[in-house]
Amino acid sequence: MSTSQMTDTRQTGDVILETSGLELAYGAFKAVDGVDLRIRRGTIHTIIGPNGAGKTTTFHCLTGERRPTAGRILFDGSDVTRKPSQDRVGLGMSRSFQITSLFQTLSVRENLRLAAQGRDGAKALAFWRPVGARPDHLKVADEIIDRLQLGARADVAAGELSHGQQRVLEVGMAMAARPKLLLLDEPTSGMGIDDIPVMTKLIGELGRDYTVMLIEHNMGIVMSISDTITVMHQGKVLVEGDPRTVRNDPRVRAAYLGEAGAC
Ligand SMILES: Nc1ncnc2c1ncn2[C@@H]1O[C@H](COP(=O)(O)OP(=O)(O)OP(=O)(O)O)[C@@H](O)[C@H]1O
Repeated sequence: MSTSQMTDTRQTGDVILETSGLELAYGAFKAVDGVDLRIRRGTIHTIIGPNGAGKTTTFHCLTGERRPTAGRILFDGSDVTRKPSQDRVGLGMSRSFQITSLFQTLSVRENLRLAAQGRDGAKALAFWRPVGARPDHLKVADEIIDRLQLGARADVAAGELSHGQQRVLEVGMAMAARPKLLLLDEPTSGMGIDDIPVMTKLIGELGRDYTVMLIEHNMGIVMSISDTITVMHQGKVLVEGDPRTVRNDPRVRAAYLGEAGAC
């Protein structure tokens, strides 16, 4: 994609995140090899692909955990290619926390309140402010508890939740930052079959208020909630389109069959 096209996107404002020629090479091997992505505002955009396709590496380039070896990332009009993760968070990008980053001994409500407070950064810690919970942070926490359907468990320590509920809480922690773009890395991985519908419904509903980009392996979920699906294969974009287009594309089937054949 040319630079002038990227500039046009910035002017229309329809696209919140755009990559051009994104590459991450480990020596001669390109885990991500010239990826052009365009995430439109107000959509759920899912990246799928067989094992080793480069999904996680792409995700880490977007969040700032990995530095691309070539290409550019524009987020909401800013070039963030070389910006550290915390700067991207400050601009409105939020990724789901991992269970390991939940405060296990604090209640669900306290976890969410701290995540809401964290968004205000140093301001929330200003020394002239009285110590204690700010009502606006508590309000955000309670709104999210409703969305997560964790009302009955609001005062329970995060560490006592089921695995599935902890994964739901991770998504809530990312929501508490009130981001412009929510990035979710395999939100249903490791979840029991009973918890998956709750997560599916949650992500589907998030699409009404947020722009969501996720990596997901569960095809039932991918096909039911995504507006756009990018299929990666061997570090490149293989196919992109709506669920029906992707489902019917023989190249996608061939890529997954190749994976099965290799097992
Ligand atoms: N630090 C690294 N050094 C060298 N190669 C790496 C490194 N990290 C990842 N790779 C390779 O890059 C390729 C892409 O990996 P990546 O984890 O992004 O794939 P993926 O699509 O997320 O796969 P999966 O679905 O299995 O998680 C793989 O071949 C992987 O072995």
